[in-house]
Amino acid sequence: MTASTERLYLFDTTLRDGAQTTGVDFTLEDKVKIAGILDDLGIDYVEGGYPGANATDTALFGEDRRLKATFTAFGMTKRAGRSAANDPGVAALLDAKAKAICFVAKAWDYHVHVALGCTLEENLEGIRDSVAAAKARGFEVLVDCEHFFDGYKANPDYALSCARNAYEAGARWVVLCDTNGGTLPEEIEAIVRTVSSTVPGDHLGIHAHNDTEQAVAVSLAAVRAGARQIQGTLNGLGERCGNANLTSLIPTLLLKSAYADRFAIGVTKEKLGQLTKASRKLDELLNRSPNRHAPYVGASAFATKAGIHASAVLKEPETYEHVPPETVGNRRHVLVSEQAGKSNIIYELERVGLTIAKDDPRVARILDEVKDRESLGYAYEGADASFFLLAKRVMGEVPAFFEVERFKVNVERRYNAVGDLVTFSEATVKVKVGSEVMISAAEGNGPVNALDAALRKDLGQYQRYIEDLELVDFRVRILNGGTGAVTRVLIESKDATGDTWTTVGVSANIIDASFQALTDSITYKLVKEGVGV
Ligand SMILES: CC(=O)SCCNC(=O)CCNC(=O)[C@H](O)C(C)(C)COP(=O)(O)OP(=O)(O)OC[C@H]1O[C@@H](n2cnc3c(N)ncnc32)[C@H](O)[C@@H]1OP(=O)(O)O
Ligand SMILES: CC(=O)C(=O)O
Repeated sequence: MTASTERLYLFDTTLRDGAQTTGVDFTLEDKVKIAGILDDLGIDYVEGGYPGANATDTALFGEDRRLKATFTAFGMTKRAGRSAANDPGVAALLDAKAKAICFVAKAWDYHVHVALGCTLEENLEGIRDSVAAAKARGFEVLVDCEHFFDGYKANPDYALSCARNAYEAGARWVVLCDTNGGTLPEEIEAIVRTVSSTVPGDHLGIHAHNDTEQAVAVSLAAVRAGARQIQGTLNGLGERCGNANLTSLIPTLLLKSAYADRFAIGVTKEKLGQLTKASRKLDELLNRSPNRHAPYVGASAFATKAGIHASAVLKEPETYEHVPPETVGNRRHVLVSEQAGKSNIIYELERVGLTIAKDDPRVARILDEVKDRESLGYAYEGADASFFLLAKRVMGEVPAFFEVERFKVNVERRYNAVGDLVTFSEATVKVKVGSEVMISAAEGNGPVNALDAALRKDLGQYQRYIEDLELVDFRVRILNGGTGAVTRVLIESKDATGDTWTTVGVSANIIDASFQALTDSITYKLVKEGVGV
């Protein structure tokens, strides 16, 4: 932090509001791992969950998690008609092994009447007493003023008195929440500016939901108006459409001079280089596919498909990149497709280790071959290994390792020995390797699995090179509707080195399309092993 920069604090609620995302269910182990990832990145506050609400969160706060970040427990303010000391919800919070407590408090008079069913003064008393009780036990206290902006628009005096009561009772942070996510950045900026004359900006936070897809913009608007804490989540998880996405906010705050020159955050530029990894790790733990189009960290965030763009990127990457991909731990992709020009081909060939001059006639032949095959339904932008083989074949550099002279796949539904009706799949393959001819048969849990097993059962002299080959993903896309449709199959393979590669096959027949992708996968593996080169 330099003399001219102000500290801006990041508060992560992936483990609390993120747990309110449809389809997200963290285990205790997930929560501990994710807290570690956030801590390592340099996030200031990690909100772990709601002790007392469920067994996972109670267990999470049952032990000291030893984070550098301020580990924070979340829960509601005391109920009306009882003291904080006699409120079981507040008691669970006070017992949490955490450094801070974040209370959620109603700030919209309508909610106080409808959801709480108590008086406006009782709600204020709830805020004051809950904050005081947590302060007295030595916690840093935050108050999330739920529905603050809607509340402010309906009854500014009451919304402000909630914020003031929280602050005057000793809350370190009064967090203004756009709970329903419908407030626009310009409204947020104006309201936060007004509130900052009641609660100083360096005690104000923003918690924005993404219902108009502006949670990041809303958070930045609040910062411009004086707020100095941003709440958000990794990958924008959160109730309904999610929360402000810290995976987008962090690089913006560190790389865009309007913020980077004015503010310092806990995440360093060095740690920023791990952001893509952190984002992918979260998806992996949740078993979700990463959003390819996520700003900064998505696989397509620095992908160039159009030929005209690729040509410029090859000259100077900055022509089509707003920041260097490596700064966030991502990488540049130049895609090969029917939108490509020769520059895309050159770039991709160089990436896979093939150097070729732009005026080499083979480049144009490779491009023509790509475009011809894409018009038949092949797609090379996601099938790097098939593209590599296509290029190598045009260059005359792929040996004819083996030839499948014939294959047969049988699917049969019949009664088994114990009288159950079951579907069997079996395949037979006749392969020629040099002068040797092998016939292999195998059963599988489906026709493609049986074909794969038969194909890889005996490849003669090449068998030892493919022993560690494993198919890890199989995707089918029907290109035109109806039973006469063309089918595209993408197969992802991996080997013992951890390398993965994707191959593609296209045919009106799904087994044939799979066969093409399977044979490309085996051929790629043999080329990768340097066999016959
Ligand atoms: C905007 C947000 O995202 S807030 C975060 C919300 N997160 C969650 O709700 C996730 C975890 N929640 C839970 O597991 C449960 O809701 C619990 C354990 C907290 C409470 O469960 P229950 O006691 O069965 O209550 P239930 O969930 O049905 O209703 C919430 C109660 O809290 C009261 N309440 C809500 N907000 C507050 C508040 N800020 N202060 C005091 N009381 C509140 C409601 O009036 C309601 O009371 P009622 O039961 O007397 O009508
Ligand atoms: C506290 C919270 O999650 C909200 O108001 O959206």
